[in-house]
Amino acid sequence: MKLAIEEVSYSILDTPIIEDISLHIKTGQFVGLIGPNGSGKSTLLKNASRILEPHTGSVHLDGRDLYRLTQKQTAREMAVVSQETSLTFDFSVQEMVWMGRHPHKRLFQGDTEKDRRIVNHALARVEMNGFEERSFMSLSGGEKQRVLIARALAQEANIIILDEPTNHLDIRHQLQLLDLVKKLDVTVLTALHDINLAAMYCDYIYVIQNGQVITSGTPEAVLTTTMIRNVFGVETEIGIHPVTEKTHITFLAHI
Ligand SMILES: Nc1ncnc2c1ncn2[C@@H]1O[C@H](COP(=O)(O)OP(=O)(O)OP(=O)(O)O)[C@@H](O)[C@H]1O
Repeated sequence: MKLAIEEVSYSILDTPIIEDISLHIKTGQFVGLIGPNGSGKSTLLKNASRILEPHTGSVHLDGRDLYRLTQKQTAREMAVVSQETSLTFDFSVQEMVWMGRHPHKRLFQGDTEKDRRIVNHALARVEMNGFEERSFMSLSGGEKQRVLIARALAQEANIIILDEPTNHLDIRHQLQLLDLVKKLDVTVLTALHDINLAAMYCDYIYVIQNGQVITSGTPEAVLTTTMIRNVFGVETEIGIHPVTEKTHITFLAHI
């Protein structure tokens, strides 16, 4: 599934938050957004996933205008894992993941054996089976994050949009989650703070600063000492890791 974001801008109270951003994401690509705090990554992801409607510009899914699809059509195609899951009522872990099946159901259609299998499999893939009856709100931040990923898996969407999916996760679960998402063979757009993880997993990276894309390309092309100094104000040493053969960044603390 292809995602085309064309010249999208979004303002809050006349203050531009993102300006003229264009992203072109090919089917099956794993694309990362990196940039400092407040640069506009979450706002862009919300514009790309129908949480906030862009003030100008357009978002197309395989050539179809996102805003002309029904909510249900969108949910069959696109899953969103965001940090802000505000719930009015508490739900059990199982209920949270079942929600991922709703876009696939007709009105009043009951749950099927297939739904049950998909939900159980999704929970197992994020190692949250055994937590089915627990209240979602009682989970730790990392456990919540894994349940939200399970819900996205149960949704069986062709594109997944993630906002800082590794937040709250310990290192094993960070790697497990990104491995899992990478292996799904779907199109992925994700904001990531950890630039080394972005280098390991992304096919393509967009760097956002002050609400604009300032550069984009493969991790090897984009992740340079000059870019990181200019955008993040941090000195680095960058090389190719001998084992992973991926770009590896060593951050040089001011000590
Ligand atoms: N509702 C709002 N009212 C006012 N300003 C807002 C609002 N929502 C976001 N902003 C501002 O928009 C800018 C971009 O925020 P956004 O959350 O998109 O950045 P981000 O790159 O995702 O940041 P972070 O890395 O810290 O998560 C920030 O300066 C933020 O304070």
